[in-house]
Amino acid sequence: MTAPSLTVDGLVRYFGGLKATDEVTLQVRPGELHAIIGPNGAGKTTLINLLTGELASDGGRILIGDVDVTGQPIQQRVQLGLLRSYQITSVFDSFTVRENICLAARRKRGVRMAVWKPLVRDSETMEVVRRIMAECQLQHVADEAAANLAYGQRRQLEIAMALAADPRLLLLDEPMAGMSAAEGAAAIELLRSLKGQYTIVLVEHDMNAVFSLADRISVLVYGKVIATGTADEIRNHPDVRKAYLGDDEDA
Ligand SMILES: Nc1ncnc2c1ncn2[C@@H]1O[C@H](COP(=O)(O)OP(=O)(O)OP(=O)(O)O)[C@@H](O)[C@H]1O
Repeated sequence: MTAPSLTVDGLVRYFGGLKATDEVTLQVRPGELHAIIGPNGAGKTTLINLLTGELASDGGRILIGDVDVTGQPIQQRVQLGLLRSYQITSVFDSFTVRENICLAARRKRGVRMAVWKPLVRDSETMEVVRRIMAECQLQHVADEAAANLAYGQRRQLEIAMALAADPRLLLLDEPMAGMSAAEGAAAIELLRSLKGQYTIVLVEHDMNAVFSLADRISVLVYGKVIATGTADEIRNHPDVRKAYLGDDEDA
């Protein structure tokens, strides 16, 4: 059987007396879109920060594939393919969309950031860039400076840059936050098209997006995972309905 892309085992994190992450155990399978939901303050961001290494854990283990990265620094985890979209991608405003994706792809391939070297001569990178721009539907703004992008397109560029680095596991923390309805709809379509091709952990408040996209959902309440399952399983889970969705809410 293939090893999970990510294994979280009994993870704990305190903030003073508050147990913000309470023995969290979950597995993300290769190729799945695994959403993490929960009410405000449930510990979603804390969990993501523990996964990336931005926060240190007080107990438990994190494995990327079969490598134990508990206590390892951020860079080590990035090298193993755990990428958070905005964290690893610093968008250069004066560079075009194509150039930004190109830099992200070259960084992954260990090509020094020699921006003076003509990008067009690097055919392997250019192929990756073409594929990613098509996947993320950014071709029509390929030659636009990043500074000129609408907010939704910029977030799309950040995801494209993360994908250009060929992630083993992509962490998306509220990718639709601050988007207009139209931008949100475009982002949902983008995630739908990426589903199955990449392994994605998605933290998102938009329940319609989560329930229509996720292969599996883990529900956090007060730092604990109270349920993990498919959209239907979560929708009908009595503890989830009681603690989070509300008994009368049709998620
Ligand atoms: N740096 C910190 N210091 C102290 N307490 C913190 C810190 N970060 C988070 N907390 C607390 O830990 C708990 C979990 O917070 P966290 O931000 O992870 O929740 P969340 O599920 O991401 O919330 P939201 O949906 O509002 O973004 C909250 O009670 C929060 O107040």
